[in-house]
Amino acid sequence: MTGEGTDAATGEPVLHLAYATPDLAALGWRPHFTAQLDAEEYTARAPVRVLTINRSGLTVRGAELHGHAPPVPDARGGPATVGDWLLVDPETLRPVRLLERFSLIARRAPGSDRERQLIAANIDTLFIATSCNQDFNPARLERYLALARGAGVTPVIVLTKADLSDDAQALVPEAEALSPGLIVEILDARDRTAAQRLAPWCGKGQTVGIVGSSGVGKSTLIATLTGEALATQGIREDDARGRHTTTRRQLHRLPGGGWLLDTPGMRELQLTDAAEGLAEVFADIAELAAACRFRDCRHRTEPGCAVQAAIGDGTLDPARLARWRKLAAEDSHNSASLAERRARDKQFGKMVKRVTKGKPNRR
Ligand SMILES: Nc1nc2c(ncn2[C@@H]2O[C@H](COP(=O)(O)OP(=O)(O)OP(=O)(O)O)[C@@H](O)[C@H]2O)c(=O)[nH]1
Ligand SMILES: [Zn+2]
Repeated sequence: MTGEGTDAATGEPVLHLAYATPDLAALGWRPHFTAQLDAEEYTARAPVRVLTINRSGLTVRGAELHGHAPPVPDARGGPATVGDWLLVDPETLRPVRLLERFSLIARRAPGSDRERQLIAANIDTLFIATSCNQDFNPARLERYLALARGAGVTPVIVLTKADLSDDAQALVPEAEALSPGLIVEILDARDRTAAQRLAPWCGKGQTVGIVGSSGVGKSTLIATLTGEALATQGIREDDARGRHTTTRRQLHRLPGGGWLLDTPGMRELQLTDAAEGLAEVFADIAELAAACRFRDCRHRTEPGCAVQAAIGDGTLDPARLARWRKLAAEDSHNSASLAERRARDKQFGKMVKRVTKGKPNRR
């Protein structure tokens, strides 16, 4: 990993082979990450991807390296989550730097108004699973869609249990109508041909996540996509005391060369800082709102309200407007709490600076 090389013309260190190996690309490495490295990092550091996180540490994997890194990465750039890329010391696997992500899924930490919990990083596609027979719920889907768009991840709606409902196909246009350009696939999650339908998002170096309510068929779909039996999805690992414990695998290898992420945190997601995602999912309402007479129109009883006009002439479903209001309110509540905390942290930082002012080793 630590080979050297210089460009004959410039004398500059050149990209070490390790950064261009098919192995690294297969793990999801791409130019976005190469562009972040400086010359020293090219030669003295190794990139690894975080596969699992638990109390005993991180499981990481690079082109020629894999193993356990310390539990709390003191890497520059902040704490890591599953799917992250870290630069490590190749000898010790100690994380040195967390690379900037191209996507990040986070949620409001359970039981807290203020904490943000990182769920997954560097995901390309989010499979939003919902079943055709009972679970189909536009409000829930919009919530997931806003989350995906806000995180920078491409959403794909996967309607499962197509075999259990006679008019399953009718749900496809209904789902497609939820957001402009939305991709919807309908399938029987137990059927191997399902894996082929989803292959475009499961190719080499691609990472997909999967969300959806309990019982919609996530585990079934994972088994079908990975080709593994359901029972083997847990893996036996040595814990800190050397005992075997069964933990759920978090990043699954897909036969097409992709990675499928399944963490417990992904199973119950809330909106945090998803304002951008909301605007994209509800682009139709945003567009209407732009035509309202008043810029701060609340779309209730104001004169010249284009949103109410669209409801009046039947082009906008009032239920969709109601769902948008609810999500927007939830999001602004969560974002406000976070902003409050950040402001407080900033105050604290200033105080620390004041206290340490004049001390010799202050940066
Ligand atoms: N007929 C039919 N059954 C399905 C399909 N997908 C899942 N099932 C069944 O539905 C049940 C629940 O599926 P799971 O895969 O465990 O659902 P899950 O989303 O992982 O549920 P949690 O683990 O609770 O989050 C199982 O009995 C599956 O066999 C499908 O497409 N068609
Ligand atoms: Zn209005």
